[in-house]
Amino acid sequence: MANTSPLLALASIISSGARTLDEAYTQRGFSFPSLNEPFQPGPLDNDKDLANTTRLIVAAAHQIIATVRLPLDTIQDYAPAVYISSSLGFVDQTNIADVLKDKPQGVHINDISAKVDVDAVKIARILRYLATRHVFREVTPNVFANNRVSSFLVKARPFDELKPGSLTKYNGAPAAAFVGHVADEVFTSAVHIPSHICDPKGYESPFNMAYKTKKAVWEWYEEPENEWRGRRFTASMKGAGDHFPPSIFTEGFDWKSLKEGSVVVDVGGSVGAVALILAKAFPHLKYVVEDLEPVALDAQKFWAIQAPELVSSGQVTVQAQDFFQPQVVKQASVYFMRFILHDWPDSANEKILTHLRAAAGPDTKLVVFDSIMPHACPDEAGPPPPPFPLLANLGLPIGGFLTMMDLQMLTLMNGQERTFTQFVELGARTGWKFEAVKPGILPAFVFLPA
Ligand SMILES: C[S@@+](CC[C@H](N)C(=O)[O-])C[C@H]1O[C@@H](n2cnc3c(N)ncnc32)[C@H](O)[C@@H]1O
Repeated sequence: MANTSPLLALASIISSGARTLDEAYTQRGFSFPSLNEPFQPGPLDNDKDLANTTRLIVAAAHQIIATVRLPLDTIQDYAPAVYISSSLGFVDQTNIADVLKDKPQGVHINDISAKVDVDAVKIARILRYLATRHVFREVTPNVFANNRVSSFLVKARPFDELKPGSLTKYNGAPAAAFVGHVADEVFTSAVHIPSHICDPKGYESPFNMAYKTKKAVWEWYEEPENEWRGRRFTASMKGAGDHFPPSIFTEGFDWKSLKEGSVVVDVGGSVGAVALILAKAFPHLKYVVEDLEPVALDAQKFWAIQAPELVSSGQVTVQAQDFFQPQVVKQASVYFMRFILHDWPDSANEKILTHLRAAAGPDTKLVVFDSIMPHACPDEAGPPPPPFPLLANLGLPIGGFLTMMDLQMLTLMNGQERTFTQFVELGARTGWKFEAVKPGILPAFVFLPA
């Protein structure tokens, strides 16, 4: 391999991967989906092997651009990436993807302007910036349509209900909710990352610095004027959850081994999306979904729609519980958490885990679903190396996502994605002994009382 040209090796990953995708679709009698058409669910969307091929192509394509392009051009592309967030934020705020919904022939900027009440020429400039980056399509001059990517910005509510500050605007539209969240409070806060690291001036996170508040982002969401942002965050978390196959949760721990009626607590569970998966797969267990009070109210509504029978039968309970206070459900069989520890710095996690440890019985297990941060270089403890010359963390599709999440955690809460060793050490400091980890796209750590 050492004698192979990295450029040719990258080109080969892309061309052989593209052939694999094309053949797989052709064999099924389909064409590979067009970027120009709005997204439609396809028969191979969830094919694991093809997902792996896609990741390799994306990693190689990103690396080949950095390899062949003049370095100055790469820097000049990256530094103004802020315009991606701000353009997406504008589109989200004005609901332009919703205006373009079901209009494959496209809509002229004057007609978009009449509908969303902002300057037509500025709409064109933003949409052209995005269309040049494959979000939206400029069909004819100044006429824009949704494409495969911008379809994900379309919300689920009728256009007339998408008013600013609406509490339901993002219901059922997790990708739009994520865009709105990132382009708003995350974007405003991320500007302060350098100051936070170099001179935090007593603020806990870039978010605290940006909004000049000592409140955690969750408490800030509880303020009446931010309630809609809190709802938006909850909608985006629901999407983050849907992204993962249920087997991660059903197979991450041996739930079948628990006795009939054993209590499983979803700590900081938001609406309880993971508990719902488990409750359907393991009806012999009882579930408690816990979160802060306003979120617990949302969770009650979620269960009333999704599975009212599980609540009325007592199999599922939804309750308010602050995880920085003593845990009210004592000696549960399992306390589990998804995407909680990465939200917080070590000092806060030590408090959360210590409260759970105090509530635990001798046979209680702690199950933590959280990502493991891989290094960008080869690492003996890491996963098997990808094909030469890809980065050990696979660059954009895996390392790119995890490092983005890491900075997202830093920005909002001074949280962090952790390495395997950091998880084990965190457990050890709070009375939890590491037992096992099930690797995968979202690893499951199992701990026992030490
Ligand atoms: C990143 S979300 C994860 C939600 C859920 N576990 C999931 O994976 O869908 C973090 C959750 O922690 C909750 N949270 C934040 N502070 C909390 C606290 N002090 N006590 C309980 N829950 C809290 C938030 O309301 C939010 O629902």
